[in-house]
Amino acid sequence: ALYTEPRQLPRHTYDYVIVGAGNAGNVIASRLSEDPRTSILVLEAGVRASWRAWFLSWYQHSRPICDQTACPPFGNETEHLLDTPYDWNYTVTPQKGLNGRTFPYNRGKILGGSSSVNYMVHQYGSSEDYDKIAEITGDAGWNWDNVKRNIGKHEKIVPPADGHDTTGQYIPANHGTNGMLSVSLPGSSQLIDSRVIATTRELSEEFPFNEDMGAGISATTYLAAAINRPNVHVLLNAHVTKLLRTGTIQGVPSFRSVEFAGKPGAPSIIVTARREIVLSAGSIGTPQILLLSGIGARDELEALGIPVVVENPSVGKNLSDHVLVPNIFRVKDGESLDALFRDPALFKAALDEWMETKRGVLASSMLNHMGYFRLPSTSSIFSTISDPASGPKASHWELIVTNFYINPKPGHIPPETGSYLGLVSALISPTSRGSVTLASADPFAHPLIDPNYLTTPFDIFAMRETVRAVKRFAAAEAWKDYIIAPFGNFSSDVDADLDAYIRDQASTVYHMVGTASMSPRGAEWGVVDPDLKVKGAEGIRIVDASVLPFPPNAHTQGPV
Ligand SMILES: Cc1cc2nc3c(=O)[nH]c(=O)nc-3n(C[C@H](O)[C@H](O)[C@H](O)COP(=O)(O)OP(=O)(O)OC[C@H]3O[C@@H](n4cnc5c(N)ncnc54)[C@H](O)[C@@H]3O)c2cc1C
Repeated sequence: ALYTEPRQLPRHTYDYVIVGAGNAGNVIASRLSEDPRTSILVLEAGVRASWRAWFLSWYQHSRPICDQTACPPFGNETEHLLDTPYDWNYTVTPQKGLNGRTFPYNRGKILGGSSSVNYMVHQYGSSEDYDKIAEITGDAGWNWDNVKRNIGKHEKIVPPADGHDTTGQYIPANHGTNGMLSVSLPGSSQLIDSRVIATTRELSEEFPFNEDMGAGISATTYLAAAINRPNVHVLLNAHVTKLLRTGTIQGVPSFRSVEFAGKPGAPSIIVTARREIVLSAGSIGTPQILLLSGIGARDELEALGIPVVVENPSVGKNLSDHVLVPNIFRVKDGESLDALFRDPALFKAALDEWMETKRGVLASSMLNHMGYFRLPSTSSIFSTISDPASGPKASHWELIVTNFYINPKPGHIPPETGSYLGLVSALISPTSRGSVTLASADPFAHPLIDPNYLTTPFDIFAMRETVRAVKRFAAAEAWKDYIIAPFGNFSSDVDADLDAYIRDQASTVYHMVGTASMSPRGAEWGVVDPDLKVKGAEGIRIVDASVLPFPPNAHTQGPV
């Protein structure tokens, strides 16, 4: 059952209380509720919104000039995601690696969490990511051989929306056919697809074709499957303010109660978990709730007058993220999707087509091609720094091909004319680490989010090399009659010029992880043990992106 007000809750005690109906929380609710004797309450600060919210979010995101008048004239204006109640509207602190810039950091405040507002890229990463987690935590349960068994349980490959022949586009044996989440290939082709494929043949050494990639929204899959079970209650508009210590079990503080409120100043309500509290509030929400509950660094908590219940300086630290630069090229007219995104009437027509037939250009997430690549092993940086990739086959960077102008830099005004190609490059194995810390003891105040982007020699070196690699990709014969010129300050090959371009242009792929990292049982660092139970406490488990010790070789919803 889905409730929107606390007074509707039939009771206040459940076996499990899950905080956050997002990417992870919905999976946990679904799996736990398979046993009809187990009762589950999911508390979600956000509300419910339709698929339109996603499209509008995306549209606004790629067209920052789109305001209430310039945006497509469809839908309910309240469904715009950015700067609305559907997004947490976070902002990162001024980034010293990015010339002191700051920018919004999106997170879905909505049923489905960030999985309801994302670009629907669905991947799992390198087998070496999981083997490395197993190695870091000392728990073989995390190795790839074990993790991949769950993919079969998780996903269901379905034909693409346009019904095209998918032979040679993915490897069926790598995928599940009976799982909960429908995944597919892009459901509409784009005119530049053949150029991308031709480049992988022409430059096969540096950019080899990889046959396999894999979209999903947790609210319409896992939660939809669970919400009609009588043992699952989901309460929206429930902002969790802290977890309460309820006693001591085996010498450590135990937590069984969760406090929440509908809005600032509203009365607090307490619910109880007989068995466990599962924190699935994401890489920002989870450390914030831990800190508000007195689980964190002593000095930070005492400075805000929060009583220390479990001293753990790792809470909120180790934040890492995939940082990107857009690398845009001006191209000949006729193949790009710029006209579609520039013209609200065309976009509305495409949306109407998708609404009526589930086909057309919007039947794909628009990102038809991406690839993961390594820096050459001879790169000079490896003489001073050991390779941070998860393993010898894992990647350092990702190339995302956009058949339209994209520049997520806030305040950036896209050109009003012309056609563009984006060869976006993202750093997959960053070594910079940042933090989420409390700005105030007020649970409704945003925490300080500092990803600390591009602050290590490796990260700026690798980013610079990705821009050079992108230029080699764009120089392939396959683009000769299409690309006109780079559009942006990355033509120079001088290190300092490229660094200036990167520091001026970089922003995020929104893949923040690591703020409640796993570590070996008994380790002096880390927030959860390999079984995801909070160290030094009893009764709390964390299941979301925050437990990943490092960003995987993938967009993060699949791994989560
Ligand atoms: C714009 C954008 C695009 C992205 N694109 C992709 C993509 O294409 N592919 C991909 O794989 N990944 C993508 N990601 C990343 C991916 O969506 C996230 O990594 C993933 O969904 C995180 O899952 P999670 O369960 O950790 O957190 P979330 O899914 O964010 O869930 C956390 C939930 O907890 C709730 N919550 C937080 N605090 C509280 C509180 N105090 N009380 C109650 N509830 C609370 C939130 O409202 C939310 O519903 C994108 C992310 C964004 C923002």
